[in-house]
Amino acid sequence: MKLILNYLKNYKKIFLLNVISVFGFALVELGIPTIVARMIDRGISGRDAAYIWKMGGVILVISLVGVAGTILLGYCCAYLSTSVVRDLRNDIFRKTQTFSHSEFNRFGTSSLITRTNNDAFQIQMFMNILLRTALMTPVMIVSSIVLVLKASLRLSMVILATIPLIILGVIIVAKISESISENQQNSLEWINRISRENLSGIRVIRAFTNDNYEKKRFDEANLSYMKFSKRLFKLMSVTQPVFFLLMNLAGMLIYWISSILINQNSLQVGQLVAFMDYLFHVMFSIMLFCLVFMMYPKAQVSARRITKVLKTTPSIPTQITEHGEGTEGGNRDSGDLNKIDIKEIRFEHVTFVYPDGEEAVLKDVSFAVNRGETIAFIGSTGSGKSTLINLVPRAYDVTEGSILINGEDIRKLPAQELRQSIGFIPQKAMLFGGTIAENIRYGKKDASMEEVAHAAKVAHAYDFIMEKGGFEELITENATNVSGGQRQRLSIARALVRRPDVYIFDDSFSALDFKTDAKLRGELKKETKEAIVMIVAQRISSIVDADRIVVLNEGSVVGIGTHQELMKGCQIYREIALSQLSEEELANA
Ligand SMILES: Nc1ncnc2c1ncn2[C@@H]1O[C@H](COP(=O)(O)OP(=O)(O)OP(=O)(O)O)[C@@H](O)[C@H]1O
Repeated sequence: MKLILNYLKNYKKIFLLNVISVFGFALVELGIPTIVARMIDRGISGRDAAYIWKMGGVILVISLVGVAGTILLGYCCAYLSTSVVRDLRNDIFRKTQTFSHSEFNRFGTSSLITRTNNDAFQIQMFMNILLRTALMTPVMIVSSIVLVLKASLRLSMVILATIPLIILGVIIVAKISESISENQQNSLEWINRISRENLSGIRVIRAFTNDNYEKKRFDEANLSYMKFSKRLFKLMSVTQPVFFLLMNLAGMLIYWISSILINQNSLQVGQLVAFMDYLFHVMFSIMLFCLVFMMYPKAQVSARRITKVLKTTPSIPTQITEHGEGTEGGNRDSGDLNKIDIKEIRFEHVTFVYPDGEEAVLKDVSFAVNRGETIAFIGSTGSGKSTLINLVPRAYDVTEGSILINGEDIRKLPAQELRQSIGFIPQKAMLFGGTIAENIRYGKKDASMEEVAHAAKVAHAYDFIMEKGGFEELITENATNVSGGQRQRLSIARALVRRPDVYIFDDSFSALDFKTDAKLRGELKKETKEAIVMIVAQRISSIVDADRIVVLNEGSVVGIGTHQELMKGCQIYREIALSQLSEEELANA
């Protein structure tokens, strides 16, 4: 509720209209029975046609006001609920943009998607009902109770006795449904996770003929969702008839008492008609109120899940705030950010433990690299190479030791500005929906066509782009219309177009054939001679000519030097080299 109120604050005027339309609606609903009662008791019983006509006119006017009020109410509810949920989604999205890898890992992608979509939708549904009824029902309940009491004190006792029973029932139902709703949302998250894995991993699933296994996994999650949804529906299906039964019993009792009162001439027929109408409104309003109350736990679970995301403080602050503004100087596109002129990167006794890990993945790592130099990292799988280079753009911060950029601790530098100066080519080339040109321009939004074409040429992507139909050719979802090697070359072009101070290649040549790899590196060398180049590679041939090679083993540096130096002085490096190249090739390297 607090979350909704916080967002409603931005729509005060429409909210006020909403309130006014509620009162308009109540006026009609409760005004008409009063007039009808008078028409019966004074107009019909007293055979006063003029009075009946007059009252008929009043009913017509009130009805028209009612129609206008109802339409306005519908409009306000729709406007407020959709606007608030749009703001909420925007804020969740912006917040997740500020998350570092730790927060992403903590929540999980599927959970963040469920929170952005489904949980926000739950809030929208709840708000729609809430805005329609939350204001209206108290107004209706209170005014109809006053009118009921006025109409007949004795009859009112029946209603007043029923209300506490209904309210008690609602509280019990709400309590039970809260935990079921929480489990239901978790099951939905589970379904989303499996769907995502299945859709993106369909090739692997088919290759391993694991279709049935995946079906079973999905069935399990789906069944769990069904189980909790069924429980909720069952609860509701018992609740509603019980409430109706209570209402009907109250109605029966009233008719019975009324017949006695009419016989005794202490109640008029018109009064009874009005009374039954008010009674209907009291009961109907209570029912609506119950509906809100029953939806409340589900919305509360969603609101809690959303609030958890919104309240999370990113472990590495970026310049984008929750509201999309730069912390310094307003709303800024990444293109407007200052760049840090990186001249030197120095690791000093860096030790790193993943936030959810126990053991250090990097242990006491030290090295330095300057502008114009290429440093390469090699080592067996899991030795910590990717982890190490991910520390440079501050995907995570070091656990111990420090990384210095131009002598200054990286933790003191704004993460966004730092990243502006880095061209990162990830291990798994990721492209976005859009044209090839748009994908390359992702590195630099205002790059000219010449710059885009030049980057593509250096990355050895130009020829295949032309074969595919040019830069305006569309990349399909998950980039299925480009091969692994082509994807890598496009992501290299994306980094090149940026002309950064630091290039980080995380095993980015692995999908290229040896010939393309060699030619591309030759071109890259010319392009990057002013920059710092950090390369993670599995192939010795990709790094032999690096100025410095760092050999990692189980997170520790076991050798630093040129290829020749390491061949002489580092046993692990020599073993890796000999496992890939012949003595003759190594001698020529
Ligand atoms: N997000 C993470 N959370 C916890 N542990 C992780 C995470 N990412 C990697 N690790 C662990 O850190 C260690 C080093 O992984 P890293 O990816 O840096 O190795 P690598 O040398 O790049 O391996 P490869 O050559 O196979 O890519 C591994 O044991 C891995 O399981």
